[in-house]
Amino acid sequence: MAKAQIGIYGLGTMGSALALNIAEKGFDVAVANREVEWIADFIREAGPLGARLHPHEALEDFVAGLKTPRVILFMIPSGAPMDAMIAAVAPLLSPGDTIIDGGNADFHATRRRAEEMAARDLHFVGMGVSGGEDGARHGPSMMVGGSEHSWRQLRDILRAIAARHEGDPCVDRLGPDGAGHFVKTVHNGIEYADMQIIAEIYGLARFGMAQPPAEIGAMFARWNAGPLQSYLVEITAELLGRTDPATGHPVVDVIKDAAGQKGTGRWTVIEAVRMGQAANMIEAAVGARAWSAEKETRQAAEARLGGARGALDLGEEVLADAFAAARILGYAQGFRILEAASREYGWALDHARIAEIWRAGCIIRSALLDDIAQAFRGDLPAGQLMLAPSMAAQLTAKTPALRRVVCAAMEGGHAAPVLAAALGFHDTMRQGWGTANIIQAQRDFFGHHGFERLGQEGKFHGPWWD
Ligand SMILES: NC(=O)C1=CN([C@@H]2O[C@H](COP(=O)(O)OP(=O)(O)OC[C@H]3O[C@@H](n4cnc5c(N)ncnc54)[C@H](OP(=O)(O)O)[C@@H]3O)[C@@H](O)[C@H]2O)C=CC1
Ligand SMILES: O=C(CO)[C@H](O)[C@H](O)COP(=O)(O)O
Repeated sequence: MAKAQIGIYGLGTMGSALALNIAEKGFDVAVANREVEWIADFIREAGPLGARLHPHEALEDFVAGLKTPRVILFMIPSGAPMDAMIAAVAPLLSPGDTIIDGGNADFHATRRRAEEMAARDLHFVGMGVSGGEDGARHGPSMMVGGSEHSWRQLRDILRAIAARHEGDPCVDRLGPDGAGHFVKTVHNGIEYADMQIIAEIYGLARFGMAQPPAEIGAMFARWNAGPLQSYLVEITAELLGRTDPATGHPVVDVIKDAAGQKGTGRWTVIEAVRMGQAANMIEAAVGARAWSAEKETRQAAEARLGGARGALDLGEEVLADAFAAARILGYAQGFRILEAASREYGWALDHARIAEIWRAGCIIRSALLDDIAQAFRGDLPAGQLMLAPSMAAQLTAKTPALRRVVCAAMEGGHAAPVLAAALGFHDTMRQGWGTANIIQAQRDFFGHHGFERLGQEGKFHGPWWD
């Protein structure tokens, strides 16, 4: 039997879709799964593609079925399962072989695993994969972190299966060890903020402007036909128009308003804070999901504190402009975190390339990402996305709408934590003279911490210490 160019372990939602995608592009794929009964079903359901899929039940046979140097992609839950599988497979491998973790993993674990594998002359790649099941099957966006050696082994397969933006495959090696998983983590942080902004705009239209779900869906569909185009806007337009077959109600009205989260949004915030950054929009989006999960508490608070929401006089254009401004600010926060990590870990991340490989295939794909990629390739004052001429022009034009929407929402008692955070970030960062002089004076007053004086070198204390 021909040896396979790649092995995929983990035939769940993502692993099976990737295996089919790779087989369809003409590569031979060895496949294995923890529950071995599922493997035969998978091959049967693959139809003609089954000819390129080589099933194995024993890990030893799976490894032996691969061309050397070997490449094995694991699509399994991150954490302990990944460590257990590395421990099981590493003794079967030879120097130069590459293990890939294609799941959503904590990049610290990826860095540790890469170091442990390097000590055994093995290579470990942390690869962020975005696009959900459909993306994995027909063209995901992939963010690779690992050695040049692994990239040379992998790139032909990954370029063949990736989504394409005007012919450019949405995959690249972004740096060593944890770089790919970190970029995927921040991708998901931006995803959280983007999703919450859309949910907040839905809330304002629904509860402040009395619009039924289908009408709001139609608004998002109109937005998706113009510069606000994005996958998340597109799917929101579609899901708002759907009816629940069991009740005849709009399907969104039968879905409990309690959001799940698996950790990547939280990791983004934790890493941002650890590096002295503040991603307040992403933090607000993570927090909004956490608060949403406290349904009973919210119901008790509504009974005790009142849940009235006032009518809003906001037109579609104002909402659209507020969305445009907030979305730019969310991306700006994401790229600030990427820049901080790039400096801290010496990754030399190429922000333009990251924006480019997010233009198709991934969950946050949008027309805006093409503008962002161009902005990073052009003049970027102070290295800040929000100051790039094209972004600054949009913010100048559209932030008044964001301000109007946030003020109206606050006045009317509507919750819009991410839109409000976007405005707070914008207004803080555009003020050359802020209020931290008061913080410094307070710190010196109570703790003798000292402060800098304008135009003078050194550390000073206030007259309260004379
Ligand atoms: N679903 C999505 O949209 C996306 C998911 N991801 C990431 O991809 C990875 C896989 O996700 P997904 O395919 O959705 O998950 P699924 O739950 O569909 O599949 C999980 C797979 O992992 C295997 N598995 C579970 N536990 C273990 C274990 N302890 N040891 C070995 N194998 C195990 C399962 O085997 P078995 O059949 O035996 O249970 C199955 O093959 C995750 O890290 C996820 O975060 C990344 C991007 C998008
Ligand atoms: O990585 C993904 C999309 O990009 C996964 O769908 C992930 O599960 C999304 O995060 P969460 O489950 O926390 O919403």
